[in-house]
Amino acid sequence: MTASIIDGKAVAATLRARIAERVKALPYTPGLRVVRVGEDPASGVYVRNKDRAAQQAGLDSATIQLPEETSEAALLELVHQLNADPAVDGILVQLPLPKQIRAERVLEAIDPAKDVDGFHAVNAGRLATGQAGLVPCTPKGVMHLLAAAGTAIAGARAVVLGRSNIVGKPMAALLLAADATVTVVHSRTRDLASECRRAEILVAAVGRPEMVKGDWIAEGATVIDVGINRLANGGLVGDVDFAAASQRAAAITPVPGGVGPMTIACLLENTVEAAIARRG
Ligand SMILES: Nc1nc2c(c(=O)[nH]1)N[C@@H](CN(C=O)c1ccc(C(=O)N[C@@H](CCC(=O)O)C(=O)O)cc1)CN2
Repeated sequence: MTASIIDGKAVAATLRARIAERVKALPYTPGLRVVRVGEDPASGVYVRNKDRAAQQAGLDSATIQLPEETSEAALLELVHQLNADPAVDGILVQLPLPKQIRAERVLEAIDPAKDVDGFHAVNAGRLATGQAGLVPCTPKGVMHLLAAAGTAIAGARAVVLGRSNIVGKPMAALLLAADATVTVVHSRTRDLASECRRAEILVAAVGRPEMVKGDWIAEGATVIDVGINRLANGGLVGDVDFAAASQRAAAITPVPGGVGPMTIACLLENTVEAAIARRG
């Protein structure tokens, strides 16, 4: 079997066009503020791409750049100002943060109604208990990709490889809410390969280059690779050995061009949803 490629760039472009139409129909312009602290080069690329995509969708978007030595107190003060600003519907603090700042303190300071990353404990709790709230962008993007690939979720055996708060846990909650039978596996799981081999839907989010080998994939599975790992030679690879997995999967996402573009499209979607929830 040679897998069909799930084209994240194309799915993201369609979603972004739909969001732009939604924005045009609103009587106000949703506002997004992305905060970057320091000079992490990858964060620079992601923040620029977010800002460009937001502007193209018609949002009022701006990036706030702070120096590397910014204190936690100064960042918290900025978050409080953005919480209080009625023109701001969405606040995103780009991760990772410099080591003097505790990310969890900052994420918990964001007003849950403006938490377009969906990382606040209130939004995580809403997702875990099946209530409406803002959902983390990467797992939300994965759900869009599964829909675009025509993968049936209800009743399917889904395995999520990775248990981070940002991807693994919300991913499992979304798949469970869509009636999959979900197993979360991680670095301490015994016999990872055979757990993954049981998956009809495999979502890999461990951040280890090509850790998932071809023979970990069940024939006909849908494989979603969330990993974006930069190699010493500058190349990008996912968490899955793409060439080998493509010989067994029915459908697979590439890296780059798979989940990454969906993360940005879903940020725009969350900003519009946050604006509508706040302003009607
Ligand atoms: N506050 C947040 N910080 C971070 C998040 C997040 O969701 N919220 N996720 C990642 C980075 N990220 C978004 O911020 C992100 C990563 C990758 C891509 C993407 O489009 N990747 C491209 C490849 C780009 C490249 O060449 O490097 C792809 O996969 O095709 C978008 C967003 C950590 N921080």
